[in-house]
Amino acid sequence: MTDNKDDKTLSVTGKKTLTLKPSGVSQGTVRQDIGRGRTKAVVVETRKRRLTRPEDEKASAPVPQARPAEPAPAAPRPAAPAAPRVHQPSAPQQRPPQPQQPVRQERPRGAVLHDLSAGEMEARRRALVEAQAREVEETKQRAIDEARRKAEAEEAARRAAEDAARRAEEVKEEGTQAQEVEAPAPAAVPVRPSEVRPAAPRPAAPSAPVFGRSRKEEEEEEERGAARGPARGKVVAPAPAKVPARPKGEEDRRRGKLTVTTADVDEEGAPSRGRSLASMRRRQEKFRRSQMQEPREKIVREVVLPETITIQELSQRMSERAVDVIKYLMKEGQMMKPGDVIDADLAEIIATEFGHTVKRVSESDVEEGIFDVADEEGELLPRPPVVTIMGHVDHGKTSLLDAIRNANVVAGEAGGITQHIGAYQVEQNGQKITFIDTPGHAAFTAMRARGAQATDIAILVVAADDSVMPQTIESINHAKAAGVPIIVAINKIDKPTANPQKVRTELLQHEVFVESMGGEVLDVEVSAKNGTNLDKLLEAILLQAEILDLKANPNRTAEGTVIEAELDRGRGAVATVLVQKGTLRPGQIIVAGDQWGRVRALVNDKGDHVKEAGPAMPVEVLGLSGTPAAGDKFAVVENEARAREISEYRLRLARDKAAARQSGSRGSLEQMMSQLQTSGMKEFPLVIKGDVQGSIEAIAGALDKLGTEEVRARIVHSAVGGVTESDISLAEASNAAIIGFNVRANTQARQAAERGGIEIRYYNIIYDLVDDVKAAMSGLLSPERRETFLGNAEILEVFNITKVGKVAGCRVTEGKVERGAGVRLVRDNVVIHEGKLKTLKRFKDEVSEVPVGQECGMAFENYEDIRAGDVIECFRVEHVTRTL
Ligand SMILES: Nc1nc2c(ncn2[C@@H]2O[C@H](COP(=O)(O)OP(=O)(O)OP(=O)(O)O)[C@@H](O)[C@H]2O)c(=O)[nH]1
Repeated sequence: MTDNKDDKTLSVTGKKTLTLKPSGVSQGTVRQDIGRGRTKAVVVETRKRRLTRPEDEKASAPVPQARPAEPAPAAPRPAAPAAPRVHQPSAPQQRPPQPQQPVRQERPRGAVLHDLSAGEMEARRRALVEAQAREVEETKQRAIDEARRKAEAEEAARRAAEDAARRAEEVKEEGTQAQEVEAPAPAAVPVRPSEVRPAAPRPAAPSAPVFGRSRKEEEEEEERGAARGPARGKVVAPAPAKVPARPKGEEDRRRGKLTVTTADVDEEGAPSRGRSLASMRRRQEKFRRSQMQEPREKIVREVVLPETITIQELSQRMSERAVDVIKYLMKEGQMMKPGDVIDADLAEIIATEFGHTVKRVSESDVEEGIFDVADEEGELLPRPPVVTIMGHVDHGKTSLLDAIRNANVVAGEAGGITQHIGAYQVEQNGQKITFIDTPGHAAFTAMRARGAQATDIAILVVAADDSVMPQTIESINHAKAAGVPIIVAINKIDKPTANPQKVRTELLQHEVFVESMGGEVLDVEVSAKNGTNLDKLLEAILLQAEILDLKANPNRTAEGTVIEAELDRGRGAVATVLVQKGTLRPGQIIVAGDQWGRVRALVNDKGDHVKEAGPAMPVEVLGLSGTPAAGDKFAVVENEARAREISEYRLRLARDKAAARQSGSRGSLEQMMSQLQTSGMKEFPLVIKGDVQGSIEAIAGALDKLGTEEVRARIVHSAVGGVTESDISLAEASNAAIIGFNVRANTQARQAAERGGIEIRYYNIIYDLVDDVKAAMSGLLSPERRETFLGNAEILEVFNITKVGKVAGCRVTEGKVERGAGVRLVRDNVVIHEGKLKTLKRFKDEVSEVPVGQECGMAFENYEDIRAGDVIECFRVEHVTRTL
């Protein structure tokens, strides 16, 4: 209890005193009698009633410009509750702050307008403005609806006749078109009222009324939706327009097919905020045309059709929507997706149905303009030479490749690591030379057999301490068959026994005339071991390149050859390619063999990522779908569809080739001869392998005599020994036939021949061979002798059995051995004897055949010179009459 001197104490009753305080709070003290003449002072506080509203205090900002508040004659609609009237003190800022006092809110009952504070007035005014805006909006809406209804009625009347005709057809389709297809359907496309209604401040342009719907219409539509049930689940809003000409059932069915979202966007794809009638009409007309496919309004295109095409690609070529093509196919009972591949016949039907003409192109046309595209002379610029190193085993090919690379790495970029990517580039006197990193003529010819001529110059390595060996000769023949110039590297000159002059003389016998012997072939004495004369060799290469005048156009799309490819665990398919024309860049789409892909990255021989690879540059390409084969050609194509088309074409080609192999070999003598006659070839290439040099020379002489002015045999390669894999690839690359005279092909060669569809023709009598060639050349083909290999058995031991003679204890190593079939005794790939079996036994029983892996006893009819280690080849012979 306080006793303040300033307090004014009033006597209210005789007993009570009220003390007043000067502030807004009145305080008084009432004295109360508590008996026995004693009183007690009770302090009484009377406060002035005060209401505050937090937002009023906060909202010190002026009220936005608006119409002045008008006294509302009546209460606003119940939907818009009036703002609560709030009593505000007229001058709250003059009151001292009362932080301890709780803020109380109270709405005085029965307050009249002139009693309201400024805040209350403002709130009421706002409510009124809002209510009026709503009313204005609804009035506008009603006017818009009316305009739309009129327009729709006109539109509907116009279309009534067309719809009637279409309705009959669609009723027929009913049930088959159960799938939802995303398509705009103007009559059925609903418009979201919320989206089409113009915003309140935006006046509706009278010349371009916008669509919208009244609540009544929405309700009607909802009723219809309820009747239709959940089938309309995808329709986001009911249809705005009632088309009287279209029956309700049909309308519903049409809507059921739609996902409708297109209605909510304008033609540019932006959300539609009120589409004009004209725009809607345009869309309707467009859709109707696409549905009716009126030929009179179509642009007729000539659609180029390959053997197969995807629906997407066909649609693009016709400039039609894929969805329309799919709808058409659905109508025909075929459910397809845009990515599905269809054949040219079906594509032609579709294109014709859509009113276009077609141009069927042959399969190979898909590659037209992609590979072997010629350049104008003026576009060509000098390019580095591409070099392959060949030679006999152990003459130092790998050592020489390594020596050149290492010398260059050391000289060029100190510490640089050159990675093996199948090829590398070195620099000599500022000029680049590309080396293919796979030594040997086999790889060279294998690539050539696939149609790729990647090499410009062949380096023939011959060891100076050795002489010209069988693979040296093979290399010479392979290079000559490819028309590639040779540079001789006489290696190992550091050796005391080295005799380079002997090598030069020996080369003469194989028609390799080196410069020092009066010829034109460049030769360099080198030592791969010591690095002697490597620069001279590089200079010789540059000189030869200059003579060849190697050029390419770097400013075009890239083309080239795959050198090697592998599947890398981390990087996926990695192909080392040699760019031969143009410039390859990341991001481009390439086709390589039957693989394709977008170039993800290019990595050079130093392991660096590069932005481009020009002519004669080897690079690793990342991003292919799979691994192409060495020798496959690659090229950049314009798009994925084209890439897919080419890769599919190539896969089919490979399948056809495999199928063709089943029916006959392309490398048979007869085929070669018939090809010769039809193509007007002047030379007939042959690979001849014989048991002795004498028989090869005899065959070559006999064939030479057969030559006429029109045609003559050309021996691409001949050598003593069995037929090897390298012979097969040479025959494949040179389109040559293989003749084995008293020799056989080893297993690898036989398998390669099967893979490549090359027939190896075996003879043991020269006159038979010559007769065959003669008959073929004169057009009188003898019956084709088709030999089928059955199996091989190796002789493990030879037993001499009394009264029976020599019996071979064998194991079947390949295929099977059959009694009654032909057999050959082969020693070191040379045929020793050909005849028939006298006996074929398993243990003590005579059997008709013995499969691979089993042991058996065999004896020849009238022949006993058999040895352990010999191979018995079993075969069957058929004679097929030739028909041309
Ligand atoms: N003294 C000497 N030895 C050499 C020279 N070049 C290579 N050699 C040796 O000859 C042997 C064969 O060398 P390679 O480089 O493997 O020969 P290659 O022709 O690649 O052999 P293959 O790969 O088997 O065909 C190795 O022992 C080398 O060290 C040389 O210039 N001088």
